[in-house]
Amino acid sequence: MRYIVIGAGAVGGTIGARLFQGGHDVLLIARGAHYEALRTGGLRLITPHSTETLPIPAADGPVAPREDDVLVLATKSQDTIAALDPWPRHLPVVCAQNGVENERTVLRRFAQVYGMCVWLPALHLEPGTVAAYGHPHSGMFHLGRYPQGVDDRARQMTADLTKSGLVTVTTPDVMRWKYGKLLGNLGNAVEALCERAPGFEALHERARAEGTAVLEEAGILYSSPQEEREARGRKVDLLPVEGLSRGGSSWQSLARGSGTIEADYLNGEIVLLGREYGIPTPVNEVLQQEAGRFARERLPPGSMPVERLTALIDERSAAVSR
Ligand SMILES: NC(=O)C1=CN([C@@H]2O[C@H](COP(=O)(O)OP(=O)(O)OC[C@H]3O[C@@H](n4cnc5c(N)ncnc54)[C@H](OP(=O)(O)O)[C@@H]3O)[C@@H](O)[C@H]2O)C=CC1
Ligand SMILES: CC(C)(CO)C(=O)C(=O)O
Repeated sequence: MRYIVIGAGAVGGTIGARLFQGGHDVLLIARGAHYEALRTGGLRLITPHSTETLPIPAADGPVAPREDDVLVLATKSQDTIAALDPWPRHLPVVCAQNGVENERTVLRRFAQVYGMCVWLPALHLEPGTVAAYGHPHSGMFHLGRYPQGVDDRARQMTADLTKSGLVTVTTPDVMRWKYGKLLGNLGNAVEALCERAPGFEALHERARAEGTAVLEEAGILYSSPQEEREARGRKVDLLPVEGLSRGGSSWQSLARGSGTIEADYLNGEIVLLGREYGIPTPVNEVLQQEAGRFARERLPPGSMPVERLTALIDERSAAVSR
């Protein structure tokens, strides 16, 4: 199998690097300064144990397809359609992204779609470099066919990833894992806005409780935090890398001044479902709105006092209950 990783940032870069180190054919798709850095100097992968520069082939757009190609999509959710648009539609696509909307969006265009629930703490702040903080393995994945099931290709990818140091489990209900992870990722916006200041956990809990109520009302199955922790076990602990700052994927979007953020697909998913099922979602509405504003105005991550965010959420919640 040749793995074509579209969006070779924190997650895509780490997956591509690990598969390449595991002896697999990999092609990284990137753009701008990151592509130039990959083309001229290879990908620098920093882990708690080593820093290596890997000569992984890179391109800035579609290449002649091979029969054994698989597209691994690792862009943020808001970039899914544009990133896949130029690729031949007979190729299988694996969505290695947070959120629950990508698989459905891709299935509209590509017939063979796989979901991958990605637990992989990684960082991409400068062109040509990614850092992965997982220890002893970089990441833990659940992988299955979308909307459900398992097939030979899923089993083959699971074996390739696992042998490459990314512990992967094949699952017939991948979306259940992705909905469970979504509840965890409702804290991404809080972290992006306030960093992990005291008060972070309380706001994350409020966003999660609201998300849980919405999923329950919608009758959507989700994995529990305990299940997620047990699946991960001691396979992926977090080890800081000296000299590197650390923040989740949404924090990094603000740190890089990308101008967009994934909150519309994380907190926004709960808001959307809340509207569909008649459940108020003031906490996630404010998080979606403020994270979007920070991205558009290119404000630095962590620059909103947690008290200010809490006050905005309290005001919106009070207005809803009046
Ligand atoms: N970072 C993390 O620790 C984790 C992230 N995730 C999830 O994984 C997914 C990817 O996140 P992450 O790796 O952090 O994101 P990154 O922003 O680090 O990487 C995404 C990359 O995709 C590139 N890209 C976007 N559109 C295109 C395009 N049309 N063609 C080529 N390249 C493109 C971006 O380029 P550019 O910079 O120019 O926009 C960027 O380099 C998200 O869904 C995220 O929520 C899941 C677990 C952990
Ligand atoms: C919490 C984490 C790092 C887990 O993979 C993540 O999903 C993110 O940064 O978006």
